[in-house]
Amino acid sequence: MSQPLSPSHTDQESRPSGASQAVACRGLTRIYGQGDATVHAVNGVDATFNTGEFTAIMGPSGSGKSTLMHLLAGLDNPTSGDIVIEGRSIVGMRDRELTTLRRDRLGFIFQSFNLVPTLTARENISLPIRLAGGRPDNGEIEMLASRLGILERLNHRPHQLSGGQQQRVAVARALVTRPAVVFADEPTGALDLRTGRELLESLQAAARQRQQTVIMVTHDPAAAAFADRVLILVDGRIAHELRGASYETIAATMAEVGA
Ligand SMILES: Nc1ncnc2c1ncn2[C@@H]1O[C@H](COP(=O)(O)OP(=O)(O)OP(=O)(O)O)[C@@H](O)[C@H]1O
Repeated sequence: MSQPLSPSHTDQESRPSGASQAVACRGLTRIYGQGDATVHAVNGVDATFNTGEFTAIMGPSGSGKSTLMHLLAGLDNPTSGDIVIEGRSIVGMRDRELTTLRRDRLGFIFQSFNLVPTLTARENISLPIRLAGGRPDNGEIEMLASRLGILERLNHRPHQLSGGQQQRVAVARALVTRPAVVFADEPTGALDLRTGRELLESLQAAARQRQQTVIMVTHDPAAAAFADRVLILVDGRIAHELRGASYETIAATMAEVGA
């Protein structure tokens, strides 16, 4: 990596004119357990996620994908190493500061949708904006809902929606604040092919048209083929980095690492 990681450097006005780094980690390590039960879930990972880049993280089961993503998103603390988001180290950051950073700059699409049952889809989508004291932009909400195929469902409550529709409401909620970085954990896991494709196109549009940085964990080479870059983890380390790879190349590389 050619760009500095340290916040004291990236904060300077003389930022390099090329791609800027939205998220970076150095020597990132997360060890679970002790003695014989020690697991190096993430083992000295160096990685940079440039602004507007869509990265898929793949690897065999247990290779450390979820652990890496949780660390990058500030949801877990590393055993050692550093994580920098938009020029600021989040390791050792005070809870309040980290909470504000998460609310204002990061978006999350996790398998558990965590929709509020008493609110309609539209109200769920606008919740993060209201919580931050802002006023929801209905045009923006409807554009996202239309792209995700849930425009006709905006007045429904979660129990009136299918699992896939609930997931798409959660995606719209994650994107509506236009977070600088979007973290997605198996976002297409519960979706049929067409709906999964719509969701991936939304993530691709977020990266290409709005310069949002997207980091997605997936088992599916077809989903990863929507990304600009694929990182393949093996035993907590990055074993392969593919750029602009096709489904076939991704599937073959996954087969090579035994996934
Ligand atoms: N809380 C924990 N305590 C102990 N070990 C853990 C914990 N969380 C994860 N691990 C271990 O760390 C390793 C990496 O787990 P992780 O969930 O990050 O893998 P993954 O690649 O996301 O797996 P999968 O594809 O199966 O979801 C695994 O060996 C797992 O058993």
